[in-house]
Amino acid sequence: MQRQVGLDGVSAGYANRAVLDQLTLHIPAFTATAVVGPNGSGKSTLLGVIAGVIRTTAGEVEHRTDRRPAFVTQRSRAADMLPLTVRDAVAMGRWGHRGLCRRLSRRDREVVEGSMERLGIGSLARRQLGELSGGQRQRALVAQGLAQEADLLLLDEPTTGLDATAQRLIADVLAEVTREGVTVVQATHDLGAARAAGHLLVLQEGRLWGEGDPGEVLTGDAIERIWQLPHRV
Ligand SMILES: Nc1ncnc2c1ncn2[C@@H]1O[C@H](COP(=O)(O)OP(=O)(O)OP(=O)(O)O)[C@@H](O)[C@H]1O
Repeated sequence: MQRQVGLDGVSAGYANRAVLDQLTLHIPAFTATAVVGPNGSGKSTLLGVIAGVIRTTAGEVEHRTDRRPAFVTQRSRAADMLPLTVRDAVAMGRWGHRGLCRRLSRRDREVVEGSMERLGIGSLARRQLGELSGGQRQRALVAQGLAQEADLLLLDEPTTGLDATAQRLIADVLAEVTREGVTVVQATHDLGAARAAGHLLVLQEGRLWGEGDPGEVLTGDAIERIWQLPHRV
């Protein structure tokens, strides 16, 4: 099995807060990995470390390739403030390919239109990002991630707060891009999505609680212990 990313003894956090504590784990290549754990367990921080936007304080992060990962963060309030259409926002995914100031090439435009179509937002292309519903905006951000054509796609809770149709659409698109050879990593609270992944990482208080095949890791007993649910009688 090839590794897309390997972490060895990685610690990381924020100015006054240590979050990840000596994490050693790997992300298998060409597979969908789900990252689960209670609120505050460090899922977003882990994605930020893998994306290279949060610096480590200890340990090593190794990537299989030099390509920049695509990182779809939770609904971006910053993007909402900008006067951007959906098409502009998705086209921002091409900046890494063409630079900030160059015009979009024909291929860039095809990728942008194709990414919007895959997320079912072609008809929203001219709408302002800031005036979309939460679910529509989330689809636009996933389309922006796809438009980057990265070999590693990181998504922070891409389906939280979405209706069942939008959840299914995003899950299907992520399964499809995984089959096309992209390595997908998503942080999620949706245990159904976690079970459908090829690989699972479970975090608890900044440490790795478990990893491996989701069906083997996510037993009823494990769920009760990780989320500290009372035992059912
Ligand atoms: N920008 C920040 N500055 C300081 N502390 C932060 C920052 N972002 C997150 N934290 C803290 O780091 C810890 C881990 O947060 P993180 O967002 O990684 O957890 P999470 O597992 O993604 O949580 P959730 O499920 O609620 O999204 C929490 O204690 C949080 O308060």
